[in-house]
Amino acid sequence: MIKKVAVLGAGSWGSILANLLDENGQSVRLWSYSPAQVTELNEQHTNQRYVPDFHYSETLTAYSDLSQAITGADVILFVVPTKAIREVAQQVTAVLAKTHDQPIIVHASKGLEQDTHKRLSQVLAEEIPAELRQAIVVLSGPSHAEEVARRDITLITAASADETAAELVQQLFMNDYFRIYTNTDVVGVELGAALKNIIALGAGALHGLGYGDDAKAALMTRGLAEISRLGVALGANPLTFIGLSGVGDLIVTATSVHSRNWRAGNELGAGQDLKTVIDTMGMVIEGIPSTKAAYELAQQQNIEMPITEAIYDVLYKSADIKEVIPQLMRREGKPEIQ
Ligand SMILES: NC(=O)C1=CN([C@@H]2O[C@H](COP(=O)(O)OP(=O)(O)OC[C@H]3O[C@@H](n4cnc5c(N)ncnc54)[C@H](O)[C@@H]3O)[C@@H](O)[C@H]2O)C=CC1
Ligand SMILES: O=C(CO)COP(=O)(O)O
Repeated sequence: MIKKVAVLGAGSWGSILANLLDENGQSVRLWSYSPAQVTELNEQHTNQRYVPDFHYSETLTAYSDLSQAITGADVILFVVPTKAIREVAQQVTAVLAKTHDQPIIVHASKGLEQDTHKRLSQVLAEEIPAELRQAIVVLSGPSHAEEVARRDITLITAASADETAAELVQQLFMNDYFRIYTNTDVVGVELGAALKNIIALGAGALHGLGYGDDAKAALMTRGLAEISRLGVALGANPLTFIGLSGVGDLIVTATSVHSRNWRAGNELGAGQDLKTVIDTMGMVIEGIPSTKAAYELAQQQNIEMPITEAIYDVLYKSADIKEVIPQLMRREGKPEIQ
């Protein structure tokens, strides 16, 4: 089954997913809004800023013209940062309104829209009218571009209300080192993806502050408890949170040195200021805006999320990172399962 796939966003994840699809024999067009990056990818077959020293397939072609990249595509995969999803979707809609291609829409980004708190499939559904597309599928789970680039084993989830579309996406991506499960719980998969980044910031901060393994296990476990609490209130299946896009993604992001969120937390814990951490990362740290969106959502839904609230206080209210941990510990005793 050969499909024409347009991949939008040539950062670390978009470019590596595009390369994997090319290796799988799909016909791939990779779009980036940076002409310099397109030239580097097409002429050197490298993307040094995002995936240093990786040599991309020479059959993979990059485009800076969105219309050229997506015209005729059976599948359009969005892998731009959360903050860019709506504007890129608007540009895609302008092209689809002329071509009437009706592609399947997939996204592999992880976050919640600022202010509206919408999940990214909701943003895509709003911006790309149903008559211009087929189903929307979410691709998510424990995966770092650096490891997929070296063909290490990775398992993730393709979630959609349309099982046939999820199965098609599963078939496109599967190979000997990349295995995809399908799931119909789009709400749980997207919330697991967005909210685990907040806990990963916390886990990195504990490391930077010198806390041990007990503290990190506690943070991940109680973090998962509050992710599930908010997720279930918003309609997710609780079992999704013990799956790949729940605990799986939480484990990888809260323990891996590849994680930008963990690294950002680690630097904050070690005493670096937030602006410097953001400026020096040079790649998207989705957990920072997601903390604000999740904090506001929890307030609206009246859901207790003490870890998220503590991280929000550090990131947005200049609370002292060393103070919030004893404050969390001094909260009144509670039953573990409520
Ligand atoms: N890096 C990884 O291993 C993984 C990343 N993700 C998710 O994928 C999404 C993208 O992450 P990365 O590729 O890692 O980010 P990145 O920081 O490596 O690259 C982001 C890319 O988006 C482009 N971009 C930024 N603003 C844009 C705009 N307004 N319009 C169009 N393009 C824009 C940048 O030029 C860059 O090519 C994030 O939501 C992230 O959470 C998910 C799984 C794994
Ligand atoms: O989502 C990811 C791992 O599954 C990537 O995490 P970071 O954005 O923290 O690097």
